[in-house]
Amino acid sequence: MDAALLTPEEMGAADRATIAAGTPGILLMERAAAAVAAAAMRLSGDGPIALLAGPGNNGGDAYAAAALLKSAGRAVRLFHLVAKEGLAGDAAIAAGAYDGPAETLSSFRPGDFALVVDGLFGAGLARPLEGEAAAAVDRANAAPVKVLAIDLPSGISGATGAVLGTAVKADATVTFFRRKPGHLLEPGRSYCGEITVADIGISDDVLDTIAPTTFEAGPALFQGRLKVPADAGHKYDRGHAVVFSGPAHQTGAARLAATAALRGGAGLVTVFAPASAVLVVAAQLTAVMLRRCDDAAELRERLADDRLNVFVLGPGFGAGDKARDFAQAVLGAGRRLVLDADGITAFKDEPQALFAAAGEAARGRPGGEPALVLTPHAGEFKRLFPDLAAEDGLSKLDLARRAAARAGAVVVLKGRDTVIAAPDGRAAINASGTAWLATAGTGDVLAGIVAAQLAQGTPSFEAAAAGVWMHGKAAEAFGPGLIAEDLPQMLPKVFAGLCG
Ligand SMILES: NC(=O)C1=CN([C@@H]2O[C@H](COP(=O)(O)OP(=O)(O)OC[C@H]3O[C@@H](n4cnc5c(N)ncnc54)[C@H](OP(=O)(O)O)[C@@H]3O)[C@@H](O)[C@H]2O)[C@@H](O)CC1
Ligand SMILES: Nc1ncnc2c1ncn2[C@@H]1O[C@H](COP(=O)(O)OP(=O)(O)O)[C@@H](O)[C@H]1O
Ligand SMILES: [K+]
Repeated sequence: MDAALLTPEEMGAADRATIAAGTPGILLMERAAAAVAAAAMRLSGDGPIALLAGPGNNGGDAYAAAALLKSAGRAVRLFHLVAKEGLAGDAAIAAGAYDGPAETLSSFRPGDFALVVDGLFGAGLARPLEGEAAAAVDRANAAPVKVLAIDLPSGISGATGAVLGTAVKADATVTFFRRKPGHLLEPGRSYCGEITVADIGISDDVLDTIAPTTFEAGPALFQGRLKVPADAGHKYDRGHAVVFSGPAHQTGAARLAATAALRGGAGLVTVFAPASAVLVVAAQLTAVMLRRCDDAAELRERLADDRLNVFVLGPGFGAGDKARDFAQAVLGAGRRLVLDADGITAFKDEPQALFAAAGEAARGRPGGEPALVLTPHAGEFKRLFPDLAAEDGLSKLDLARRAAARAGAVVVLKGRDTVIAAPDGRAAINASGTAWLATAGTGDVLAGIVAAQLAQGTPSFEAAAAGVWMHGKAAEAFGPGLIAEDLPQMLPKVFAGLCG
């Protein structure tokens, strides 16, 4: 459960369960404030600190942190949206215990401070910021002052990462117990700065009843499910992945995916190419094997070899009838399929046919495990799920979850904040990677890395989450200037970090 991300509602439930088990809420607030005060000391040097306090418990944290900073001898000034008398519960207790002056938010001038601590709104943000709160946030953002956000930058939805009205651009954020989806989803992630998760004494046991369904994609989520070579293993134990190549003038994408599948850990990888492309592909492959495969009839013959357990279709393939026929043949044979790029576009006029084939294939698999992994970027997603993409107010998490349920597939909705969702409602958000991934062909590499995890027998959701995370880690390991070809070569470093 280390990978769990909690929605504001789930965090509220964790809070209530902890209080019901005997820890007073004010104690949780004091521990939260201690973590905030420690971060504030670190960020402010010796300079003066402004604390902005909102009307709820986020404001209570600000009052409690102000008290700690003041008693540590720091110059602090507190600015409130609502006077002390207007506060309730733990926030009122914390405000009562603060013996310094409190000024109105309208008198807050960020230029007077080395650090602003934002305690306006956290988990309880319920509507767009406006009026005095919005004006104070805009003033802080316009000034060259460091900002530390308590729990979430005010204005960022913890559930979706959306900006409601306006939002604090923080240099650092201290949150409590577990991160929230809004810390990892854009634009929220870009507003958080460096995120610290403070232990405030909430026990992990509360997660047993909360049963979170959203996770960060990372080793804590998939490590137990990821397959690594057994000591006395055979290459066939690690699966045989097939990547379909497009026509002679369009083979690069398939080669990228195939190399990535091999480096990603598949025991064997074969490119299936049309006769016209075989010589072109052959000239550029070594460990990756090659076979001719011209049409669906030939593919069905090849599918008789049940060691071919995973297929990648889409990169450079062409988005016509052939793509649809091949995808249906693979799913019809009960094999797992990573459908990317042209393979996704090919179904834009009849997505239902794809979803029906995916559903049928999943029903034939142990536990109804999804056979299909879809890896769309936002444009491809819109082609398959136009109604979802057009619906207002859906977060990237909502989009991927609804698409996965409809398609009976694991959906990997790509971008800086790639979301991986399964039909059973689980979802993961990835935070690895760099902006250098925004370059041609990196999506083809991702399809290959995901296929490699599937080939080795990792369950589809974990395989997709692991593949996305590794892809990002490979980009981090290479650093600036990467092109798609550089990613597969970095995978040994990623495995070294994972497997020791
Ligand atoms: N969970 C835990 O374990 C712990 C939680 N802790 C802390 O508690 C925080 C959550 O506290 P919270 O629930 O009181 O919510 P919070 O973010 O202060 O805001 C709610 C208030 O804002 C108001 N309001 C909302 N939107 C508004 C807007 N746009 N413009 C104006 N007003 C608006 C809303 O008013 P209403 O909607 O009722 O009219 C209500 O009065 C959490 O982020 C963390 O910092 C810690 O102490 C440690 C333990
Ligand atoms: N700014 C970014 N930060 C991190 N990752 C990114 C960014 N932009 C794109 N990516 C990642 O790069 C890959 C691009 O895939 P895709 O759009 O399919 O490109 P292509 O079709 O050229 O291969 C995806 O894995 C995506 O998540
Ligand atoms: K805040």
